[in-house]
Amino acid sequence: WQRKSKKSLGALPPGPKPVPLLGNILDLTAKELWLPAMKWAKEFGSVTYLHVLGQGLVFLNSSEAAFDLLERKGSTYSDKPYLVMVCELCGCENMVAFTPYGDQSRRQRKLLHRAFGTQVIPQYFPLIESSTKAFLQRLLVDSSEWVKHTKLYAGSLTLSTVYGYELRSSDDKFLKLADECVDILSNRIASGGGIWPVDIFPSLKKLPLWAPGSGFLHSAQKWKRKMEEFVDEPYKFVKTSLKSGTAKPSFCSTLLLDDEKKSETFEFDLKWTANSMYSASIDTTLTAVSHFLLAIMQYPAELAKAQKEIDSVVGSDRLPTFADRPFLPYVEAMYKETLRWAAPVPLSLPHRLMEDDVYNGMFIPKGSLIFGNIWAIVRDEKLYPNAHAFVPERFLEETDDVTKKKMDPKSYVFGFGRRRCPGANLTDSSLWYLMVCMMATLDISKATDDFGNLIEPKIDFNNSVFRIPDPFQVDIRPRSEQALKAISH
Ligand code: HEM
Repeated sequence: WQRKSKKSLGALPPGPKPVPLLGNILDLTAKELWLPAMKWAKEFGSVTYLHVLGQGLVFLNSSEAAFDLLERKGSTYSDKPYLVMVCELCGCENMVAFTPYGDQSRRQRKLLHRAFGTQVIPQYFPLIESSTKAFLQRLLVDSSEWVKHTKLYAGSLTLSTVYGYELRSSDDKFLKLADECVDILSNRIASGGGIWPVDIFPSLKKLPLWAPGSGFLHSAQKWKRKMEEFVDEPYKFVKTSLKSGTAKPSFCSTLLLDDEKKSETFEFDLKWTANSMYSASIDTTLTAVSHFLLAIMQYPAELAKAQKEIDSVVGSDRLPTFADRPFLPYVEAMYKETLRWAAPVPLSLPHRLMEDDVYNGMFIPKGSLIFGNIWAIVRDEKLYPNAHAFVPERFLEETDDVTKKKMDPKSYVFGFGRRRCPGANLTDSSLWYLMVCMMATLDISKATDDFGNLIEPKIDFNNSVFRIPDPFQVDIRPRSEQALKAISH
């Protein structure tokens, strides 16, 4: 393998030294890949190149590189890799995050825009408010189950908005299905970038099921059945409830009842798009909430400042509302800093480059997988001094509009360009509201053991795509009698 390719176009971007043939396979870890990716960013600059058996992997390590390529050259940087294992053998090819750039992805994005475009979001405010209240009530009953409650909150919000399905408990069949399938997707099927030996040697898919080494085919059959159930069952629920006249207004029911002429692919697109929204919302929300709790446990003074602001604007006998948002600048800064500090999807999701390209004299070959290195951007010391610390004040400093926009983590943590997260607008309301209500009503601190000693949270990451910390203990209790009343009413 040569670091110089298509000599007339320029050299490949720099990167860690590959071994012959296998390339950088040993440099790629399934666990916390964003840490080595950050090391390469520091060593090699704004673009890093690696390869695995000739498959190019490009990491864009600065906001400039990510915007220059993924946004400005979006027409060639928005495809998705066709991964034999993920797409074909496990049946995920129609999930929004895997559909190739073209007609199908445009149709899906159009539907997503109808569901979660900026102007639609206020319609969800009442639902966000009631889901948040239910979450707070459950927390007060048993705060040790905060992970379960957070998943229930995120799942119920999307199940209601997308399918009109009311989720009542953590034992719900759809929530369990989502839990299992999202885990299979991110920790098994798509772990380590989703590249399996069969992606490099597609003829492996023809291995007979009895042959040694065919274990991946058995797993794929099992996972595919689960994925089909995950996509079909909630959709069937909408259709049945429409027939029986019990359907609640939702993304699916509204579009199914819409008089507009439907294309042949309409129902197929709707079913897969709906599932993609549902599956993408749970672990991302859990990651953000986990880091919010960790931040507060480690930085109690910041919680106190936010509570002081909330008390003076909202008072203590009601929950905050969306109308309070413009008057809570410190809370806004806490929210932004949480997104930056958490970086829930630290290497974004890979895009596939459709044409050879040259960037700042570096040759980037067609077919390369492009990773927006969100982690390197939100930990960039030039952009965010003392980047590893949780400092909401960084967003309150007087600065010009260009710098403000450049610093806004919402410009990065949802990815880039034409594949940017379609749930960003919903999250911007739902996560903000969840955080402000938690701060308004709860005291959150490190847990203590039976002898009153503080328990330091043990933070470990074992998910390949999302930066979800393993569950940890936290002390959560109501701030006051009034808070308890506001939550219970
Ligand atoms: C804290 C919350 C969230 C974060 C940080 C987040 C982040 C991301 C990122 C980084 C991507 C990859 C974008 C790219 O390829 O450039 C993505 C894709 C996606 N997200 Fe989110 N997300 C969040 C919540 C949600 C929610 C609530 C939904 C649905 C309601 C959602 C739906 C999706 C979908 C469908 C995609 C695939 C888009 C495509 O490939 O065209 N996300 N998200």
